[in-house]
Amino acid sequence: MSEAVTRPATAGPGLLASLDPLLRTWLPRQRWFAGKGRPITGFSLVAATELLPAGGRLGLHHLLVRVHQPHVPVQGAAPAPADCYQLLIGEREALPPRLAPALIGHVTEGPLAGRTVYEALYDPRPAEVILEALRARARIGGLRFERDPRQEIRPALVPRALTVEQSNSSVVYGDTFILKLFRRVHPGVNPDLELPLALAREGCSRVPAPTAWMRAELTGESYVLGVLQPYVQGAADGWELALRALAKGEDFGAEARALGRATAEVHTALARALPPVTVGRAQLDSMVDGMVERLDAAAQAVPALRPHAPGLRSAFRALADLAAEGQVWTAQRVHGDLHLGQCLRSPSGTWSLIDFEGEPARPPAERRMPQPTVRDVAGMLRSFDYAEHSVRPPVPGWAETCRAAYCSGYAEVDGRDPRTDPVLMRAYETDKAVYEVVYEARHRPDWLPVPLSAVRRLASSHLT
Ligand SMILES: Nc1ncnc2c1ncn2[C@@H]1O[C@H](COP(=O)(O)OP(=O)(O)O)[C@@H](O)[C@H]1O
Ligand SMILES: O=P(O)(O)O[C@H]1O[C@H](CO)[C@@H](O[C@H]2O[C@H](CO)[C@@H](O)[C@H](O)[C@H]2O)[C@H](O)[C@H]1O
Repeated sequence: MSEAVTRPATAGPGLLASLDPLLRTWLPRQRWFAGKGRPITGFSLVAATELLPAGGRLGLHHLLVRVHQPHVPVQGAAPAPADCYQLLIGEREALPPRLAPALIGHVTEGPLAGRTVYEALYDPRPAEVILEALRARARIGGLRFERDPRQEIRPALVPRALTVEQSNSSVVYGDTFILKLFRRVHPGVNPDLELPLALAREGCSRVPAPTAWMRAELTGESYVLGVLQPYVQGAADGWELALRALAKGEDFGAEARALGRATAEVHTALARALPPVTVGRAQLDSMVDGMVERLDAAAQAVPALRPHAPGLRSAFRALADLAAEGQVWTAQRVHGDLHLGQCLRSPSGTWSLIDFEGEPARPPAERRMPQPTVRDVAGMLRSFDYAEHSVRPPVPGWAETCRAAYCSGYAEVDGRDPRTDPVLMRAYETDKAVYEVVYEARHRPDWLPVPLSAVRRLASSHLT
């Protein structure tokens, strides 16, 4: 076992000031930047750590930066603190052509004047520096690189940055490991490390077990910055596979059933690791209030949602009515943002679930609250619907077959079919579709018609 490496941090005074004008243009263009559409009014430094010396052939700076923007007012809520982002900034005299897409800009003032700065994760050397630090369990300034001592990390694994659409940024090392660096970071427990660790302790093999992780230990606050986990080689995600099946006019029922089984296995293991709670009227009422508030905020933000709001509200009211009649439910820790893209199928046909961070737009504390497992089920049902509606011509009935097969698979493991609670299911599907409307309006406006078609259906579906 290697000795921990300790090196002091550089405070980086002036560093952020010199990057300021460049970050104002570059940040809003990044997919992971959550503050799109709002002007940036300033930056403040949370921490700066020099990972490779400044001014050398290649300098490397790890930064945690608060980005100040006007608040989106949320009724009744105190203004949230400015978002904190993790940046890995490389600096060179000039960028080689292969790194051109990673360019942030040319610095004209301050300690890095004359240098070219860029997104360092796309450069193999900085990516190696991070992996080496995890292997060595290094402590550099406030950064802590930690790992499961039972898992080995071989040296000299060749890094390549992932170029898929994602909310964070990932690097694959030698097709053996994948490191996800979180972009918008919050102090406290990160469920994307917490839950996979808990599942690994339960012996649940449906979720890759974290091999190593990176944290920042700052005055009184700890941030999870990244997680390294085994890479599922040759895997395809459920979204790709569903679209492929749709393109060929193929049924996806057998895969949907297997996914239902995998989801139930993960839920069962989570319930063993972190005890479920009973949800009575008071808690249910507050959950329903949350759904109604999210709907109201969404209708404010996306005018196309407004005509459907009364019908959608009725889905939430129906759930509150059941609670008022004395019905209780069970809640537990769940995935929180389950969809086809979070399911990986290995070449041998085994499904794994990834990305337990929860919905990126929700406050961190809310993401860790126990929820009825139907929450994840509803996410997957929405995903089958998304797939059907994203191909031309649509294949009527394709999603319905998948939805039924998924619930049957779930029931085979759990013993309870999620369809036996239609009021709960409709409320959670509605909540998810509302989230998706906001997500698409912000990130992919061309996709807005997909959740809006579900909204129309859910708003007018009357239970018998
Ligand atoms: N363990 C893994 N093995 C193989 N590929 C993975 C693994 N974990 C993630 N990926 C790939 O990385 C992508 C992004 O991962 P994800 O955890 O969803 O990141 P984000 O939170 O940024 O959306 C996934 O869609 C998948 O293609
Ligand atoms: O980035 P994440 O994977 O954490 O999740 C966010 O982005 C997803 C899109 O990439 C978004 O999912 C929505 O679109 C999917 C198709 O691209 C579809 O399968 C999902 O059902 C639908 O919700 C997800 O909501 C968002 O949180």
